Amino acid sequence: MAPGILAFIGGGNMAASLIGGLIARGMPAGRIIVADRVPEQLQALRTRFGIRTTSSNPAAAAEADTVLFAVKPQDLASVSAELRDVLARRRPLLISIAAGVHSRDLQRWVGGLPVVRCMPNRPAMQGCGVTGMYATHEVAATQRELAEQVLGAVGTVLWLEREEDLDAVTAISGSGPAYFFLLIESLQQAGQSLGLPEEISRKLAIETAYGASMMARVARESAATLREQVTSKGGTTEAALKHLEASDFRGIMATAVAAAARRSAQLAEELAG
Ligand SMILES: NC(=O)C1=CN([C@@H]2O[C@H](COP(=O)(O)OP(=O)(O)OC[C@H]3O[C@@H](n4cnc5c(N)ncnc54)[C@H](OP(=O)(O)O)[C@@H]3O)[C@@H](O)[C@H]2O)C=CC1
Ligand SMILES: O=C(O)[C@@H]1CCC=N1
Repeated sequence: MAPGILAFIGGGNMAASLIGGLIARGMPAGRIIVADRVPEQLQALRTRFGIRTTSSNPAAAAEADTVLFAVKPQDLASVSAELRDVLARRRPLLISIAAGVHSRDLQRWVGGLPVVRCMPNRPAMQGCGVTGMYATHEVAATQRELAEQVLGAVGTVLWLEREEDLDAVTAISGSGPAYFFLLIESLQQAGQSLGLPEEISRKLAIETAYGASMMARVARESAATLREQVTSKGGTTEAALKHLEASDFRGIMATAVAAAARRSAQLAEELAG
């Protein structure tokens, strides 16, 4: 992989997931530098990954070939303003993972540099993330490749033609791990309510989620067919699915995902400034 020096601005949850995935896949720790305003956060990253850290955003950007913005959407404008001069001199590739910040706003804040806006997700930590990516017109082919190398090292990369599709990507796969975690939590609790010991119920829920996901990933059949194959006529699965359908499980999911997509679009409006 050849992204040169990769600087993370913001060293929180998502930065840690990407760094963990990159290092596990062979990126030398010495090529990663993280800037964050929380000293304990930096200490934890140093201890965990052996990477370099700094409390100065400009110092990290000054030596970077690729700068990856991993602060909260609400912090991106001020961080960009702080880095504007150093970025103008250094002209690195900029990658933003901030939900709901439009590339045209980020470009305005940083002074028109090429930006790849993307939406990864936390399973990047295990190398099985998925990232929707959008490149602004100014991004050169070599820079697209560079961005793809960084995010591709931690999972599947899907390029989007239309930036507005990132709202839906955020709602499906950016936030998506949380939906699955809720399902795992709910299954575990249901098992405990039926009298299973906590640890047994937890393992059953997790391994079932893992197995189902693995199957869906490799099977030729659709998820609907796989579901039908588990559902014996007059059997136990049918009894459960009847309840889920009667409670409009699909409608609930559609409404929830639409709310996330709406929030992504709303953030862009709020932060356009
Ligand atoms: N979490 C997820 O699953 C995903 C998150 N994202 C996106 O990734 C970005 C980061 O999210 P996440 O990792 O969850 O957030 P976190 O709050 O965990 O991490 C952000 C870090 O940046 C620090 N920070 C804030 N302002 C500055 C600053 N001016 N200079 C240096 N560091 C600063 C924060 O410090 P402090 O705590 O003091 O604010 C915090 O340590 C967001 O934009 C989010 O939309 C995208 C995909 C998935
Ligand atoms: O909840 C959020 O806003 C971020 C973006 C996707 C996942 N976490």
